[in-house]
Amino acid sequence: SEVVLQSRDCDSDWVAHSYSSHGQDLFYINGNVVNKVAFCEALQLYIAKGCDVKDYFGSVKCVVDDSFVNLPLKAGRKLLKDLSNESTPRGDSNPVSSKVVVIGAGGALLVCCAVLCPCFYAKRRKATSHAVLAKDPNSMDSVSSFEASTNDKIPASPLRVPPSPSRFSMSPKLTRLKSLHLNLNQVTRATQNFSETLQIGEGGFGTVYKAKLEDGRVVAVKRAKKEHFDSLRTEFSSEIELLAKIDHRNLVKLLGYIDKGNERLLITEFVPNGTLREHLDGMRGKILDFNQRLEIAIDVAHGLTYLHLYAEKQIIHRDVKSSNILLTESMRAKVADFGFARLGPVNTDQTHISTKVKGTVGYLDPEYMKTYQLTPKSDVYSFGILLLEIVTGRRPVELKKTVEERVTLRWAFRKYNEGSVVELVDPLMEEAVNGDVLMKMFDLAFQCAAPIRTDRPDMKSVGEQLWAIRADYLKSARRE
Ligand SMILES: Nc1ncnc2c1ncn2[C@@H]1O[C@H](COP(=O)(O)OP(=O)(O)OP(=O)(O)O)[C@@H](O)[C@H]1O
Repeated sequence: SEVVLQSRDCDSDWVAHSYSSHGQDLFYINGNVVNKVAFCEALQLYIAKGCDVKDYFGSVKCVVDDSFVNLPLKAGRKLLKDLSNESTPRGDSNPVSSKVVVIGAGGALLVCCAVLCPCFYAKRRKATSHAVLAKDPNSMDSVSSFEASTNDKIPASPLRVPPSPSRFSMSPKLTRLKSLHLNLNQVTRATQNFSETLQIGEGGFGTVYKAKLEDGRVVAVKRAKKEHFDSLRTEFSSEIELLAKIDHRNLVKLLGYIDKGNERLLITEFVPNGTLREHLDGMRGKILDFNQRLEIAIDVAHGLTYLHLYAEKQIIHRDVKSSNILLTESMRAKVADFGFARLGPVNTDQTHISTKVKGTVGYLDPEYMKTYQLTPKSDVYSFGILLLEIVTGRRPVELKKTVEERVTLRWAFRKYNEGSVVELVDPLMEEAVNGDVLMKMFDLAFQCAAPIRTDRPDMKSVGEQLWAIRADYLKSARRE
């Protein structure tokens, strides 16, 4: 479900408010979930301190109490501390989910530093970085993903060739793509008028249907929710332009697009075996064995390498996560959901593009969140988090776990430094995996999720390293 997160900092404290499309509100002070009264009191304290939050949280409708505004600052600081200590753990087990959203620039930075940047160095695990990690009191209970506003332009370049209008124009009629010529009537028929029985999934932007075309081909149809039409026009157009150019076995193929009247539909290759997340959750029958997990990781690395290096223009996916990895019957992985994808820098002297922060909490590159500078290394970061997920089975943020275990990256890094990698392996996977192989996997995951992008390998090297790890694994499995 879609979650919106607003966040504001004042001195060294921060408050945040998230609400989902299901109408659920959550309030946070310094990373802890609190009730609305406590949240409103903290806001008043902010106002008393001269921090500008009134407009920002107008939507929460806190009643401002004048006597509170006159509170001495020292007392206020103590109160803020008390408020955040009275945190109420969330009862539900909702995984950290979903897409994107809106956060103030200051907030983005804070959430990043407080939550997603355990200060470690990927290559060498040092006692000092370990200590910082262990000491870090912040725990991210929050649920959302976000979008931080800044200049959202790809710098203009004389080298950029505009896409061919015949292939990519957003005409109100059927946009013809090479592979499929469909009109709205045909798609309506193929989905039995968007019948609930053919629904296969629901994402932040719309519902996905399985459809059988007249020629017998089975496809997936993503139908945008009407309430998202305005924001979707750009999301959809970006997905189309990028997907249409792509043909790789580890990337979901776009077959067609319809933008007509009240409908916005994407028709893609149907990938029949669910998402990686569903498999990790044991919702798809047999639990993935280690070799399958390695192959899935290699497939994803190949798909991303293609986007970063070999596509006609460099493409940054921006939303690499386990629910965007679809599996075939033979357990090959395909990266899906290019709704956030962006073209990378187009000039050779450009290192990054400046853009809004988009993605999913837990997978978001902290450097990108701080600087708004997007590079392919942001996908590498998300891939590192995904790799941890693949081996541990855990989501990037596990709301049900204790504070020490909640952020998978931090938990895994601590265990890794303690030499307890075996404890990190998904308990559902019964196989005993060679310790050296596990160390190499975690080493690679931490390298990818290094806080500074220059410390991360590129996707091509990641694929090569995974390939070598797989060779080691097969050798070790033969020995046993
Ligand atoms: N090409 C496809 N083939 C088979 N199933 C698909 C396909 N595309 C999507 N699905 C199914 O539909 C679900 C919803 O997909 P969608 O991309 O809309 O949302 P999401 O990625 O889960 O969420 P969000 O887009 O909000 O991050 C997926 O989880 C998957 O189960």
